[in-house]
Amino acid sequence: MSVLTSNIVIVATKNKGKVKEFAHAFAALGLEVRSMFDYPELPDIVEDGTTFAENAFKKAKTVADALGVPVLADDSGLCVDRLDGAPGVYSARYAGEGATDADNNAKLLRELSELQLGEDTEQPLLSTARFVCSLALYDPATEHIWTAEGAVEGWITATPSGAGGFGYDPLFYLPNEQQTMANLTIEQKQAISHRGEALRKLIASLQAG
Ligand SMILES: O=P(O)(O)OP(=O)(O)OP(=O)(O)OC[C@H]1O[C@@H](n2cnc3c(O)ncnc32)[C@H](O)[C@@H]1O
Ligand SMILES: [Mg+2]
Repeated sequence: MSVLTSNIVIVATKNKGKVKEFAHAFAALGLEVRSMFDYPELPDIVEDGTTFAENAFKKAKTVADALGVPVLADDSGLCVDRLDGAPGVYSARYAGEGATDADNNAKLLRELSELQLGEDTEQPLLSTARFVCSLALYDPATEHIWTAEGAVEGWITATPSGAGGFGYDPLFYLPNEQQTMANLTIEQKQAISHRGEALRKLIASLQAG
């Protein structure tokens, strides 16, 4: 992984849940993670792309250009089929600017339960859905960009469960595991998640040179 010349990986994120997952994954490679919390002087980045890939690139490039070193960024979200792919790239601010995970989860359940009014039976599983993660690593010295994407399929459950993970994890039911993403350990989540898949692909392409 010649692009990473030190044992530090800078991730352009202000999401503590992502920081924890990246720190865990990179520790296995002997690498230490720094995030935007370590660089408070950097300005906020406006995530105005129409795709996860566009936003990931913008976050990585903005921070890499400011710091002058390679930077990794993650743009991710939840796409719900019965909501035509929403909240998608708006996942972090689904319930409005500054929304908490609890606000966003409440809004998602509200939108899906409204769709169920008028239907005969109450279903515990409200819609098929997928988590998507786009990663971008940008090197300002060479202007080279490495990208990778991962996804995981599941269902939105009407009954939130679990205290692990972050964001929409308590609402994301995995049929194979028969539990929500928030009930998995960090290792289990990494093995099946959108972020875990994207990261394995990215690392493989960095190791390939
Ligand atoms: O942009 P940064 O600073 O990285 O942090 P963010 O939370 O704003 O991240 P995004 O813009 O990528 O928005 C993604 C949102 O999608 C949700 N999300 C992404 N990955 C998730 C995961 O693994 N589990 C649960 N929810 C997730 C969660 O609500 C995130 O806030
Ligand atoms: Mg964001």
